[in-house]
Amino acid sequence: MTVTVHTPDLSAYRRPHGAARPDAPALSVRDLVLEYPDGEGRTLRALDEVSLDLAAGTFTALIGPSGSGKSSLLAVAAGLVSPTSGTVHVAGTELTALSRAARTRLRGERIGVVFQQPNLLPSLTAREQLELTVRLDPRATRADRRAARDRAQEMLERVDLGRQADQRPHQLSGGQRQRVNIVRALMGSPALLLVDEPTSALDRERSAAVVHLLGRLTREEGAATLMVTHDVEFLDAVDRTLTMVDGRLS
Ligand SMILES: Nc1ncnc2c1ncn2[C@@H]1O[C@H](COP(=O)(O)OP(=O)(O)OP(=O)(O)O)[C@@H](O)[C@H]1O
Repeated sequence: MTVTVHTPDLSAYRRPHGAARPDAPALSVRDLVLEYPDGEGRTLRALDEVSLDLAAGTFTALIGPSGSGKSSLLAVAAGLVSPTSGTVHVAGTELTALSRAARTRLRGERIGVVFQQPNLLPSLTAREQLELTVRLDPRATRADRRAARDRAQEMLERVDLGRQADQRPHQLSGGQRQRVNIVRALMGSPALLLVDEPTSALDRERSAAVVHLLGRLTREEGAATLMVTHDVEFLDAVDRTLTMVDGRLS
């Protein structure tokens, strides 16, 4: 099996938000269209003229029926899927104008992604999961590694996992694993945090805790967080709720 690890520019650790334009929204989407072939010679429009701005330090929920386009919007905003037309800017940089390699670099520097299931590596401790990107970067100096270790410990303490820093995923509960997953995505101080169904594997109490934690970290870190969710009961924790129906936002 081949494992490809994309290492970000270490400047993301040394100077958070780097050369980002301070006045630019963390995410700016304009007239986004994403079409897929439907297998019968026609096209299916997953995103239909979507426009959206997210400001730094705000927490936004994205809800809507199954198949309405929520994951598609997250994938395009993360630079994982190229739209049919329209533009995406992340912290002032036009993601949709970049080469694939430059898009991957921008993702490493400015975007954090949290998937449904915490995809943690079984053999690494909680702190090592957070340090991994820097540890794997051949350009990292000893000072970079030390800074990453300090930030990893600090981030774990901020989510009440300071005492679990040396534990491996199988020694953690589902809620603790999801907290490690979230702070790992914030390690490089991203401008934009994209979160896909973070509570799907958790019970009600732990789901509420994870959503409120995301709200707190969003404000503390100054990231813009966009969270796809089915859990409408926790929407009191977000600043804004967007609804997607048939590829359109309302
Ligand atoms: N790779 C693909 N190829 C073809 N069609 C796709 C592809 N990915 C998604 N679609 C279609 O695009 C539409 C939007 O899908 P998307 O996964 O974005 O919806 P969603 O709102 O996230 O759904 P869910 O809540 O069920 O996860 C759906 O009709 C889906 O079938």
